Amino acid sequence: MPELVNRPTGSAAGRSPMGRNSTSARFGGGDSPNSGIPRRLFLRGVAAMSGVAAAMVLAEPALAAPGEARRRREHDPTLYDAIVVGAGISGLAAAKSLVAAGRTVKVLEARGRAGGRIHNHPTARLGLTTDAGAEFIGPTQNRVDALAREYGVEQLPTYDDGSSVFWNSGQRRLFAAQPGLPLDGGVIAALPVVAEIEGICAGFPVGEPWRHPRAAEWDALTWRQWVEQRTSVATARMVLDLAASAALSVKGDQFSALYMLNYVASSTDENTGGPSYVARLLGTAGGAQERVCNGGAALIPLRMAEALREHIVFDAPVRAIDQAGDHAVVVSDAGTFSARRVVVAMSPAISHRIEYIPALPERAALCAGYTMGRIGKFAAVYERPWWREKGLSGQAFGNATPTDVTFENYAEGNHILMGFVSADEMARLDGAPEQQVVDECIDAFAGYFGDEAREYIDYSLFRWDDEEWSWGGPVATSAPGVLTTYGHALRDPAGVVHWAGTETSDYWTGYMDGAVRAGERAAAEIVAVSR
Ligand SMILES: Cc1cc2nc3c(=O)[nH]c(=O)nc-3n(C[C@H](O)[C@H](O)[C@H](O)COP(=O)(O)OP(=O)(O)OC[C@H]3O[C@@H](n4cnc5c(N)ncnc54)[C@H](O)[C@@H]3O)c2cc1C
Ligand SMILES: [Mg+2]
Repeated sequence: MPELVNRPTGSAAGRSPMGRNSTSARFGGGDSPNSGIPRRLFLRGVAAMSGVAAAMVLAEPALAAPGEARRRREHDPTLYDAIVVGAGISGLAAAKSLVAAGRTVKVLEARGRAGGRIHNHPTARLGLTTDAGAEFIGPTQNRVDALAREYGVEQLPTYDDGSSVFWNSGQRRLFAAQPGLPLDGGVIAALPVVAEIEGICAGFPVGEPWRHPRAAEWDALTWRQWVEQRTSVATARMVLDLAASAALSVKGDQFSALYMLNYVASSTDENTGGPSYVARLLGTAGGAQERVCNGGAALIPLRMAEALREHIVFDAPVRAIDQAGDHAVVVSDAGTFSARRVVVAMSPAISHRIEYIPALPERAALCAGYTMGRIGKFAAVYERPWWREKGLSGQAFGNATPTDVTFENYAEGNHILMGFVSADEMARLDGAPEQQVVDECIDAFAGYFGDEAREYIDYSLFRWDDEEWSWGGPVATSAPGVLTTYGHALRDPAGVVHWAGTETSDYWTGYMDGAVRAGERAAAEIVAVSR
């Protein structure tokens, strides 16, 4: 019998189809055949009815393939206070707050695991834990820090001793790991631009960039155009482009300058202020890369999920949210659930794969203007920290390919060099054989640190672009014009639907900390309207 419900694909939502590799299949949703009545039409039919009536149709075994029918019969008759869509750290933070406030909560997660963009991925041979996604925590990231402490996740300093490598088109330069870059030549020309950024950040309407007096001017430009208006020195332009792509994993010609200025301004805590926003964003000690989690950052969401386990339904991709008066019906592959309020806790770049009934045109337009960065993470394992023996920190920053930013990592007695595969380079390698990506990353490491890089004993590679429920990382950026036109739809609730996910945060947007803040804020909105 043909499957009744088509699953939305990447191409249906305007993105090139994702590789159907084993990874995306393992994380849910990859096994549904595509045939039968288009899902959209089917849901429209469902939408015409509401609540239990819709669920009865969904439960009709004669309409569905056996497996589908079995799952859909599981209509949950409870009217929850809140349903949280997504068990990334933002959704988990929302659920935790709502449960603490005495609300009844269900969390629906597409994958078979919690954590979303925070994920422990084992190395290929030894199965060592590596942070495939989020890894670092820094000063003023107080909300994620509080969770790490609450769940007993130890934070260790990022290895920071010795010299770091600055790579500019084949030229290798060493510099002290702190304070930053070799301050000579073209890099100096970037300093007045950095000073201007600092000045802008100091009075910035963080989280509401559309309120800045020059919002229209800056949102009309890409980051690269904004920089090019300020310096004609090639190295300065390169460094400022690279700083942005190191943080966002998107090249500077693909997102709004206003977005970037808000992102930099958000890199501090509302209570703390900050002498240097740029240093806080890009730095190790004193900056966002100051600490790593012993055992992987994923321990935080995994332990949160463990504490919430009775509330979470895994393998439950949400397909539609039907607002019927004062409540919503949430249609997922694991059944249909009803709630007074819904938190959609994911990036705007993927939240509109869900069908909203009635439609939310403003929010849809906002989401259409957001794109996930392209990113992968590569880690090579060594028996000895040979770079330390050469006086090197293991940190590199530059325009070599395919990895442009590296750090030393450590796992279970083994020494690791980690490199981000960013932006266009990751896009180029999304579908490449794994060994090719490994070889290219190792070549880059050898250029940065020496030929000892070739003696790796193990590795891990994780390609976020190929993830069915992420579509890339670390964060989604907005194209020019989007924030000034539709920015309000980022957080304004739409009926009973509230928005979380790191992209909706004021402070530390793009980071774990911002994700936690956003989840807690969405929960507070719901508690405030449902006392
Ligand atoms: C390579 C990489 C490196 C990073 N480095 C750092 C770092 O060092 N420090 C830092 O602070 N941050 C870092 N980040 C960013 C950080 O991971 C994110 O900011 C944060 O994890 C986002 O959390 P979230 O809950 O908002 O979104 P997500 O983690 O994306 O959570 C969304 C959840 O929703 C689920 N979902 C999606 N669609 C549906 C659906 N239709 N139905 C049900 N569920 C659905 C997803 O499976 C996912 O679990 C990095 C990210 C990446 C990818
Ligand atoms: Mg989440």
